[in-house]
Amino acid sequence: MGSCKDDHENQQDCLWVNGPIIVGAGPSGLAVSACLKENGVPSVILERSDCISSLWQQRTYDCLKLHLPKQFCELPLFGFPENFPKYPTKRQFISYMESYARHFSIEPKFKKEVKRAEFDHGRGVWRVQTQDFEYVSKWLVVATGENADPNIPEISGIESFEGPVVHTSVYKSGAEFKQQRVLVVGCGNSGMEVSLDLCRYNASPNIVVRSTIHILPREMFGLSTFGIAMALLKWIPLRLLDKFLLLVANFTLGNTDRLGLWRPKTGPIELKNATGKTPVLDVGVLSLIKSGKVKVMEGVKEITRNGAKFMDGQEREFDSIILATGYKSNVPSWLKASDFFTGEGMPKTPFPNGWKGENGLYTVGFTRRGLLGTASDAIKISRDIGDQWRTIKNNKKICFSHFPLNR
Ligand SMILES: Cc1cc2nc3c(=O)[nH]c(=O)nc-3n(C[C@H](O)[C@H](O)[C@H](O)COP(=O)(O)OP(=O)(O)OC[C@H]3O[C@@H](n4cnc5c(N)ncnc54)[C@H](O)[C@@H]3O)c2cc1C
Ligand SMILES: NC(=O)C1=CN([C@@H]2O[C@H](COP(=O)(O)OP(=O)(O)OC[C@H]3O[C@@H](n4cnc5c(N)ncnc54)[C@H](OP(=O)(O)O)[C@@H]3O)[C@@H](O)[C@H]2O)C=CC1
Ligand SMILES: O=C(O)C(=O)Cc1c[nH]c2ccccc12
Repeated sequence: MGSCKDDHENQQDCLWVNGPIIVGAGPSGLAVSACLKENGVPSVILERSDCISSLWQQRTYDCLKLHLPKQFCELPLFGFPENFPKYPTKRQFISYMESYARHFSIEPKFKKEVKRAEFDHGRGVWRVQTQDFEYVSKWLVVATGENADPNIPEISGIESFEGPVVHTSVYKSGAEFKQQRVLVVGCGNSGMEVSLDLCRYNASPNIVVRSTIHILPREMFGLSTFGIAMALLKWIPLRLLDKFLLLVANFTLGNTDRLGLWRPKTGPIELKNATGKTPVLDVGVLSLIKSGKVKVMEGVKEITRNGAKFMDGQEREFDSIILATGYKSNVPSWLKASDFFTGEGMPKTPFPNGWKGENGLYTVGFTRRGLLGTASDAIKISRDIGDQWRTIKNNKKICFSHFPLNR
């Protein structure tokens, strides 16, 4: 990394990066960095937190396990240890990420939050600003994730609630909610798994299900539902696959409509592909819903001082509220003057072409296809940049250590 400081006073220190700047040291940032290295391309990762894989280390609950089998959650070039179980725990996944970074000698720059990034058309470079430096490179890889920030919806009256209100990104375990009456808002995988965890601590969760939801068993016939879906998709059309999955789900789980969990009209995998909405993969909550230990409530109308009023007219008291309302991308807050992303911070170009923008802009981990999507993006990006890197090196057009950058 060379310095490109000029002689203007009061200007942020500016560093020329040899290779791409990667924003985010989660699985996506690490995977791109590793694949680039394999292609002979160095890179710099800027990470806002103080560790790799901060979502997993700092913003997930203790009982979390991968809900897809490990072979679908591996990053390129370096797999899980063989002794890991089929569904690794959060601790195991983190230790895998740490080994991955060690294996490829990846050393992100921690506590570097990217506040702004913009393409400088005049010089043909990306200018990327953190709190203390400006980093400059020909390439910018966005790896800040689909889950960068919690989604905190406005719910009428919530400010008047006197008990704790926490998002699932700060929920660690039901131990903090023993014996409590808890309102869980949101019924994705987080809301369902947190409700299950709360029951382990004799808490009484009420889960708010405001719209439709697909629940599938995590496994069918002893094989992972996801694995079966991936295999069958090679042979049968998507809609037929969904019909099959729903047939088996109805047979093994029963009719979930009767529990207040209404299924969408569109099938689970078609819906996932079209909108990114992940089906809930049941790891035990459904039997607690059936037994009444977890209560399903229609949408919340209003939160009160000590509870909630629901759309169906019921009113209940609660000790705590957990917002399992999902996450959002933060790209629009820092990536400027680029029309590659939607207002929600997702690439406008649909899968499988959303990994590459213009002027050396790349995105990894924004396909709504979990870690499998990350792995495929990382390979494509590293090949693409690797080709450019070799051409530049061969032509020796740029002297990397003395790039003039006066503003
Ligand atoms: C509870 C939970 C469970 C999941 N389980 C699975 C699963 O089993 N299988 C699966 O395939 N997927 C799963 N996912 C999806 C998840 O998105 C991926 O597992 C994975 O974490 C995505 O990696 P990523 O690197 O793209 O994003 P992240 O892991 O979110 O990493 C992004 C990194 O960017 C950093 N960052 C953000 N903004 C900035 C900024 N402005 N400047 C600098 N750094 C920044 C963040 O601090 C973070 O470290 C799960 C998600 C959640 C929330
Ligand atoms: N074991 C694992 O591997 C796990 C994986 N994950 C993954 O992490 C990602 C994030 O999951 P998750 O955190 O569950 O987020 P999701 O986005 O999947 O779910 C958010 C939920 O909150 C609901 N919601 C949002 N706003 C409101 C509101 N104002 N009032 C009521 N409900 C609301 C949504 O309802 P609606 O659908 O109507 O918008 C939805 O049910 C997913 O990809 C998921 O698969 C999560 C947990 C565990
Ligand atoms: O865990 C997630 O959020 C994922 O995105 C993994 C995933 C990708 N495709 C799916 C289809 C069904 C269930 C989970 C996934």
